[in-house]
Amino acid sequence: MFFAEVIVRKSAIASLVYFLAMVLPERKSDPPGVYEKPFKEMYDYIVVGAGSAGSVVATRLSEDYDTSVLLLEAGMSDLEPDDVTQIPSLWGSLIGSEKDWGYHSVQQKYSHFAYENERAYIAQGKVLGGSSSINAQNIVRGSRNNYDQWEHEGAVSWGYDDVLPFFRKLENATDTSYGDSILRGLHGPINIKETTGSILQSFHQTAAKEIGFSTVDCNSDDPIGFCKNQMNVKDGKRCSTSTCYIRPALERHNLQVSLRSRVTKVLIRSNKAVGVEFIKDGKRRRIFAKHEVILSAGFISSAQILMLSGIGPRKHLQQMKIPLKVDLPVGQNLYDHLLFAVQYNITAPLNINNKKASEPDRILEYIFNREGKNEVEGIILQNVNPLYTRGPQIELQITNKAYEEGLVLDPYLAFKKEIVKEHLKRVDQNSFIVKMFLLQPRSKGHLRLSSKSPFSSPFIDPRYLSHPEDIEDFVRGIRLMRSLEQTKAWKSIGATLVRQDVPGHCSEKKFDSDNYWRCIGRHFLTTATHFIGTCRMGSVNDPSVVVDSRLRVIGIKNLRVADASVMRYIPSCHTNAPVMMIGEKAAHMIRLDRTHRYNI
Ligand SMILES: Cc1cc2nc3c(=O)[nH]c(=O)nc-3n(C[C@H](O)[C@H](O)[C@H](O)COP(=O)(O)OP(=O)(O)OC[C@H]3O[C@@H](n4cnc5c(N)ncnc54)[C@H](O)[C@@H]3O)c2cc1C
Repeated sequence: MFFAEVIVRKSAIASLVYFLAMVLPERKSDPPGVYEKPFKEMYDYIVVGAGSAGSVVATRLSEDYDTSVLLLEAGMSDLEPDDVTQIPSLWGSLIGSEKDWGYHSVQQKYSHFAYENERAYIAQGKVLGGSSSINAQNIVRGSRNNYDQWEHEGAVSWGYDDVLPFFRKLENATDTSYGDSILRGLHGPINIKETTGSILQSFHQTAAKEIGFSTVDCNSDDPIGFCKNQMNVKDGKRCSTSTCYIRPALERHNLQVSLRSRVTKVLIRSNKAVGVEFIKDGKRRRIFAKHEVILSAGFISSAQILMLSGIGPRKHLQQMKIPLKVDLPVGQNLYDHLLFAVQYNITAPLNINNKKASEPDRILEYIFNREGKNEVEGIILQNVNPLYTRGPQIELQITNKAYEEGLVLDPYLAFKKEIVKEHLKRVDQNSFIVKMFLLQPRSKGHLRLSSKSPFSSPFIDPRYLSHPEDIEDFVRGIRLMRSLEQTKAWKSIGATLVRQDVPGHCSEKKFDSDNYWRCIGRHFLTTATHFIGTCRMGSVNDPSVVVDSRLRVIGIKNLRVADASVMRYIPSCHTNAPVMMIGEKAAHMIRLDRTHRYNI
């Protein structure tokens, strides 16, 4: 992206911060040629996709100096042609950029009525670090029950006590108030920073206390309560799996990272994975794996690559005229969190908006101290529905930022144009966004190939709100959020909900009735881009499963999947930390299996 384009795409603040960041001497770039080493014919391991999980797997496997690892990534470096990925608050400007695959769901039947073409925009990182290089950097692990449920249903050794050591291994939580907790890690590559806290944030905290919530560590095993946002940020910059795992390992002689290398299928002989086929610089290549191929291409591509390789539902592959190798339910069990973003106007000028953030002292504060408004502040408040105890059910992320044109949520929240126009009229300069996440959706979707070509986007159908209980969760979430309006803290700043209904979109309903909110939910809820489940793990006797508990594809030797797609259910949290945990645990299992300490 060239500078002029950046100016057009981003808000005034973003452009200014970008410009100043670019002229600072400490700007990082990769050593020339580091991604262009000549290929060998064979490596011990080939990892497909350098995202949240794949970068972790490749980094850990290459810690064994006698093990050769090839990491193939379809996207570019996160530092090229600019390093906007490094500035935490500019994540929104990466959505829709060349570092985003930019998928869409199919038209939704039960939701998205306020969105263009009634479909969800699905951002996914196409860059070193994958979605960890473009995401919003919130770090939340989920609760004990989330993982205990995986184990209870047959995912052996994925209970909370089994996954905890890997959560601890990946993080360094010294920049938080919880460094002395036995649940937290202090020596891992991912630096976790607790946001510093603004005056507005302190009003949110007081309001949360008034409605009966206590401060907790949102990354503990029982995270009901509220906390300051924790983010994967180091020295004011994004700490992705690219910057904090792969880049420090790039000089290893036994690790080769190849960018712009798009894997099209796994090479399988006699039901054994022997290598991969991929396209780089317009040339089709084949490279072989002595031990294993590990697919970490994310919930869309890992499923797509498996199906293109003949591993998938029999009927679907027959329709696609792809010769079947193993009949497995690839692409099923797709789950995602739903997100509702709403605005509160306030009477006091306590929030950040574009104008305030453009003030020179604030920009210099970030440039020189790597602190301040360029980290996303806010608190996270998590609640549970007592009827349903898989884990926290509602998350309110209460920020200090106003929704304005050019702010982070476009095109993520691609409402129909007339709706955006109307909403912008209602929003004051002094305002803040609340994001509500529905953390335990029951609606289940699926993903299917649209053609035999590896370059065609699959059909992605999350079937949002197809389960009737999900919309009731939303109404419960609204009641929780609106109870904050009754607190002294929010009253003292005049927090007033900005209504979203417009003619044709719920304005005919009686305001604040349950039916009004059900309507608003079906029109305005959208993806939180926390997709999981298309290559589900579990017991080999479970017909919904694609990989076993050691992440091995059932019926094919030497092939594993390690990324968001293997999760059984979606945990009650943002998914980046759980995916990195999966990367850590996968690498651990692969290394152990190789030394035959397990009976496999
Ligand atoms: C916009 C956005 C905001 C988010 N915000 C947060 C947040 O604040 N906190 C949080 O916890 N989670 C967040 N998430 C979710 C989280 O980032 C993801 O769940 C997680 O990164 C998924 O990891 P993964 O390894 O499964 O896939 P990815 O990280 O997406 O990695 C897949 C990699 O494979 C590559 N690839 C794909 N196909 C091929 C191919 N054919 N050949 C070679 N390479 C290929 C991709 O380019 C990519 O680099 C967000 C996600 C998005 C998109």
